[in-house]
Amino acid sequence: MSTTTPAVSPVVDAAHAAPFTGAEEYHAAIAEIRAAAASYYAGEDLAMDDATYDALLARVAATEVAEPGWTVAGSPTEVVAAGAVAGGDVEHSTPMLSLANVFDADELHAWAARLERVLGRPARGYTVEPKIDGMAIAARYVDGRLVQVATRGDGRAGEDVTGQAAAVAGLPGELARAVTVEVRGEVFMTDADFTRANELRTAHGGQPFANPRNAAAGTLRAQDRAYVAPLSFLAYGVHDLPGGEGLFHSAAMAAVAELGVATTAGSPTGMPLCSTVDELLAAIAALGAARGTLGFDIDGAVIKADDPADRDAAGSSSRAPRWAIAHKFPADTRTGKLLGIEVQVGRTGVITPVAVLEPVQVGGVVVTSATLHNFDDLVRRDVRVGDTVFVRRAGEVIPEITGAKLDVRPDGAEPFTPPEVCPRCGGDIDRSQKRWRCVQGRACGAVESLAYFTARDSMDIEGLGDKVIRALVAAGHVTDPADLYDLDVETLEQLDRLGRTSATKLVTAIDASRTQPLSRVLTGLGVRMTGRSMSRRLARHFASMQDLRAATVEQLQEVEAVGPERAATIHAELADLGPVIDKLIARGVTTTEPGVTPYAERVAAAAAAAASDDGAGAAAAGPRLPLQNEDGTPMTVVVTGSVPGLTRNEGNEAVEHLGGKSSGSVSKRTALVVVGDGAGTKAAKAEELGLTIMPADRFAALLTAHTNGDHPTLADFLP
Ligand SMILES: NC(=O)c1ccc[n+]([C@@H]2O[C@H](COP(=O)([O-])OP(=O)(O)OC[C@H]3O[C@@H](n4cnc5c(N)ncnc54)[C@H](O)[C@@H]3O)[C@@H](O)[C@H]2O)c1
Ligand SMILES: [Zn+2]
Repeated sequence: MSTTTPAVSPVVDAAHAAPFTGAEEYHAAIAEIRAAAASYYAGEDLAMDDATYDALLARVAATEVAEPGWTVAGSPTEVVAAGAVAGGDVEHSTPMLSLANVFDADELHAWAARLERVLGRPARGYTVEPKIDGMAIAARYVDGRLVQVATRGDGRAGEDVTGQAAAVAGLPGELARAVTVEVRGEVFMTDADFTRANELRTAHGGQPFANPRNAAAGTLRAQDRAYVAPLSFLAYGVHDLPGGEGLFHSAAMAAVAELGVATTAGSPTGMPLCSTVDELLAAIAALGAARGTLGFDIDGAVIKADDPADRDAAGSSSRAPRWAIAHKFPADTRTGKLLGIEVQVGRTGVITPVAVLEPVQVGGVVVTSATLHNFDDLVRRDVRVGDTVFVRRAGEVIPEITGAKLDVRPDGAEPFTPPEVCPRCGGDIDRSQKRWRCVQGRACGAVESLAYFTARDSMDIEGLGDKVIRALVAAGHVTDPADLYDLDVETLEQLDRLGRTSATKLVTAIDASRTQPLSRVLTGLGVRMTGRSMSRRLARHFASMQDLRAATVEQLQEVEAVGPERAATIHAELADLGPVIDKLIARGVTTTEPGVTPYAERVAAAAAAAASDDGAGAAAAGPRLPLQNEDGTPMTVVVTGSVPGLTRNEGNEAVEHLGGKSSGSVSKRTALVVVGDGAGTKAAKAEELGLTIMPADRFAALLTAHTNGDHPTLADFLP
C-alpha cells in the first residue's frame, strides 16, 4: 500500500457501502446530503438521523471509488460540512477541519498503522478525549480579553457569534493572564440545560429542539432572543499559545486550563494518555461506559497524536487531519416508526402517554417503547401514530421521542386525542400541572394493585377478595399493600358483612403472609415487565431485596432473559416502588429467597473461579446463544448488505451480541451469511459455496427476539 492520500478521504467508510448504479441517483444523494447538512449546522429541523446521513455519505464515497469519472467537484466526501455551510466574515488562522471516523477496533488498528507508515515509526503517544456533540468554535483572546468568537463555517471562514458566546459557561470573557491566544473547542448544551431551554422555547411559543446538539447550534446562531438558553464550552485545541512552541497537546491544554478556560482534560472524562492501540481501546471503552453519566452528549472518542512533530509530519487532507481520528459510538438518536400511543396510569395516578415503536436500535440497544413525556408536549410536537419519529436514548435513561419527521407523514394520520377521563378508573383528570393525574391519586390503582398483591400466585392471602379490598380502599384504610399489615380485627369488623370470626381469620392470614419468600413479594408488587417466573429468576439471582435494589442496570442483565430495555424498566420500577418496599420491610415481610446463596458471596466465588481458570469454562456455563456452536464457540458470520434498523457497525455488534464472531470475508469456514439490500459479490460467493444464508429481515427478527429474552435458536429463524 502506498502512503499517498487516497482519492476518497478515509473520513467516509466507502469500503463497506453499496455504490449507486446510476449517476442520477448519485447526484440525488449529494443533493439530499447537502440539504440535510444545511439544516443540521443551522440548528433547524433534522432531515434524517446521523446514522442514515453517514450511510448515505458512505454510499456516495463508494460510488466515487467505483465510478471515479462521476465525482463532482466539492463532493461532500471532500469538504467540511458537505459544502452546505457558507463561509462567514471571520477568516480562520488555520482551517477548521472535520474528523475521519472509525467504528471498531480493526479500523482503529488500521488507522494507527497508516499513521505509523507515514511517520516511519510509531506515534509518540496519543490523547483520548470525549467527542462532544455540539458546534465547533474558535475564540480569539487579545491581551487576555475575549474579542472574537467564530463558528467553523466552511472550514476556512466562519460566522461571527461573539455576542451570542458572551455568556457561555467555560469560555471566560477574561483570562487569568493577559495573553493573546486562540482557543478552539465545542459549544454544547448539557442535558439539564437542554430540558430548560425547551421549556423556555415552548413557553415562548416555539417548537422544542430535537436534541441538545441541535439546540446548541440553534442557540449559538440566533441573533435576538427574548430569553437566553444556557450553553457550555470545552476547549480541545489551542493556537499561538505564547511559549507553546513544541509543546505536546496534553501540556498545551493544561496551560489553557490554567488560563481559566474549561477543557476536555478538565472535564469528568479527563484526557488519558496512551502509547498503544490496546491502551487506546481500553480508554475508549471507559469513555463509552461513562457516556450516560456525563450530563452531556458525546458521540464518540477523539484520538490525537500528542506530539506536534508527529502532527506536522502527518499533515491533513482537505477535509480532516491525518493525526487524529474519531471513534464513533452507536448513534443515540435514530428514526423509527410509531405504531401506537398508549396511555399509562402510574402507581401515584400520574397519567402519561407512551410510544409503542417498531423495534429500532438506539445507542446499541433495541428499543420498542419510549416516553412522550406529557400530553401538552405531545400535542405541541404534534406526533401522530404512523409517523416516523426521532427516538433518543442518552445513557441508561428511558428513551424519549423528540419529534416527528413531518415530510414523510402518511396521508390520513390523525392528531392524537388526549384522554377525557382516567383510563383506569374512569374518574376525572387533574390537568393543573404538566403531569396529569387521576384525581384519585394513589387510590386510583389501589384496588388493582392490592388484588394483585394478595392473589394466589403472589402473597396468597385467603379471605381478601375483591369485595373486601374495595371496601377497605373506599373506607380509606389501605392505599398500598403495606397498609394491609396495619389492619386489626376491630377495623375489619366495622366493614360490611365481615363478622368477628372472618376478621380474625383474615388478620391471621395477612400475618402469615409475612413469611412468603422474596419471589412472591416481587410478584405481588407487580413490577412492570416482570411476571411470576421473572420474579422468581430475580429473587434466585439476587437472593435478597437489598441486593436486588442495589443492582445496577448492568447487573440486572446478568439474569436470564433480562435485556437492556427490561433491565432499565425494572431498575426504574424498583426505585418507584421504594417507599412501599420500605414500608413492607418495616412491617416484617420476608426480604430473602430461601436456599439461595447471597449475591455478594456468589460474585466473589465467581471472581475467584475466573481467576483460577482461563475463563473457557465460564463461557460454556451460560445458556447457549443463537450464534454459538454446540461447544459454546462462536460461529463465524458475515453480514453483507443492510440489515433493517442497523448500521453496518451495529450489524456486526449484533452478531457478537448473539454469540457469533463477525467476519468481513466469505469462505468455506463461514457458518452463516446474512444477506440484505445492496448485498454484492459476497452473497453470490456464499451461494456458490453452498453456505447457510439468512435474509437480513430474519436476522433482525432474531435479534429482537433475543433482546426481548425469548431465547430464540438460529434454526427458528432460518428460511
Ligand atoms: N443528521 C443529519 O442530517 C446530519 C447532517 C450533517 C452532519 N451530520 C453528522 O455530523 C457528522 C459530521 O460532521 P462534522 O464534520 O461536523 O463533525 P465530525 O464528526 O466530522 O467531527 C469534527 C468535529 O468534531 C468536533 N469535536 C468534538 N469534540 C472534539 C474533540 N475533543 N477534539 C476535536 N474535535 C472535536 C468538532 O466540532 C469538529 O469540528 C456526521 O457524523 C453526521 O452524522 C448529521
Ligand atoms: Zn384513575
